[in-house]
Amino acid sequence: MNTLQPLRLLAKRATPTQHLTQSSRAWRRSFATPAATPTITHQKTGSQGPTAMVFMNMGGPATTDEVSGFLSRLFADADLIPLGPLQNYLGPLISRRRTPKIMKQYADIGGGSPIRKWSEYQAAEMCKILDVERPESAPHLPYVAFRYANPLTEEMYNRLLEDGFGKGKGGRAVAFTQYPQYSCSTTGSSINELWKWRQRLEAPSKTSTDLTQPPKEDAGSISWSVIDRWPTHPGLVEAFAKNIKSALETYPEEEREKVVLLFSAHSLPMSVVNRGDPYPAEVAATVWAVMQKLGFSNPYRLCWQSQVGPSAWLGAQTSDTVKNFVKKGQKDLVLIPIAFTSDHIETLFEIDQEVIHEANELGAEGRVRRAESLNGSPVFIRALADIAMAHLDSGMATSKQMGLRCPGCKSERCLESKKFFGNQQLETERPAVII
Ligand SMILES: C=CC1=C(C)c2cc3[nH]c(cc4nc(cc5[nH]c(cc1n2)c(C)c5CCC(=O)O)C(CCC(=O)O)=C4C)c(C)c3C=C
Ligand code: FES
Ligand SMILES: [Fe+2]
Repeated sequence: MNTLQPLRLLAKRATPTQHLTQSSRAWRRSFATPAATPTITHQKTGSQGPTAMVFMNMGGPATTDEVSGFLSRLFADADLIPLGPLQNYLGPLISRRRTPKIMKQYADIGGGSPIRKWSEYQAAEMCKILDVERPESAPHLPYVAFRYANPLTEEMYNRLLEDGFGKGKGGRAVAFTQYPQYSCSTTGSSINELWKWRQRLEAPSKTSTDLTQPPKEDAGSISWSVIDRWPTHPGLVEAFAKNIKSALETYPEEEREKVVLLFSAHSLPMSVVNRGDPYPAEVAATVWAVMQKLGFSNPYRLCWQSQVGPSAWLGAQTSDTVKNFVKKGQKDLVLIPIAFTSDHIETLFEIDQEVIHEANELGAEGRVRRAESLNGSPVFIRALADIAMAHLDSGMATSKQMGLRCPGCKSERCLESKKFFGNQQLETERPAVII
């Protein structure tokens, strides 16, 4: 352990709590009691432990048989694809029609998405670091909660309860989004889903509508906080920069600095962009930070991939961008998936099999390549641990930014779930501002 660490932690713990109201102090005391002893503890329990570290992501079908369930959950999600009052009718219809095409894509990448394997590995490795470097909140127990594939949020929540969290015993859980940049269609959707299952499985107050006050019935339920975004964390930036450098090294030295870096992120419908979604700006922030780390060594662009359906989406599209550059004679291109931390259908199928194939057909001669996804990168896993430790040290329930809803947001779900998570009082002195 870093020798400065204990001093830093002591300083944090000494934060006075006198400003808390009587009721919130009592509420916090009930959460702060490390009464929950999970059944799966291998590690000495620290004064603030155990701590559940819940990795949230969209997930992917592990086998082609799971594609249909994955797509039907995806098209049922009104935070991702709002289909209005016809959601329950149109959602299943569209997902059924799309299933054969998407099944073939998953078959072409080896029969399923590797996201579960990578998420479980990343979470477990991060928790090992936390157990050593932050013993006071140990043991840190890894959980994965996917939005559209197993293990679903409901399954994760039930496991938490079985493991001794909640049920009158309290316990501390951190919902850690695995999307570095915040979008209401991704992290926002996962948070809303977590809130829904929390309401269903932890007996919320039926009478109180004032969510800024902890209802009495909540005493002893799980105390949640959220790591909601980390677009420019230095460890994330370093991990991306390292993989980009490795990709650049595959080009002859004399041509290396002329290679164009093409950062590619999943696009958003323009309706979501115009609602005021923070994702495009946060993705751009990551790109800028990575380029800064690389000393702006190469020309670069940010482009957007994987648009679905006929509506207008944010561009320029990745496939058009690659084709246009290759046609103009710029054949040396490195594609960098910048908004997802492990391999998925958009890297393994769309980039590797479609975009790069099309470029080769246009004469790119194998000179369009892709930087490796972060997957099991030790630099990335170290970054995850640093992000988690900074969050636990901060005593904050969410970032300040999470309280500010999109200017065009009309969703009651967003409002209620943001109120709930923003007002989980840990060591902050006053409730978050929710607008
Ligand atoms: C940060 C990443 C992502 C954002 C933002 C995002 C927004 C978004 N997506 C859809 C619709 C679909 N996405 C689909 C698959 C899919 N989406 C992402 C990431 C983001 N999506 C990933 C990584 C994947 C693939 C998962 C995998 O296992 O590899 C699909 C399903 C596939 C298909 O039918 O083409 C749809 C549909 C919307 C509408 C949207 C923003 C509102
Ligand atoms: S859609 Fe962005 S906060 Fe609701
Ligand atoms: Fe998507």
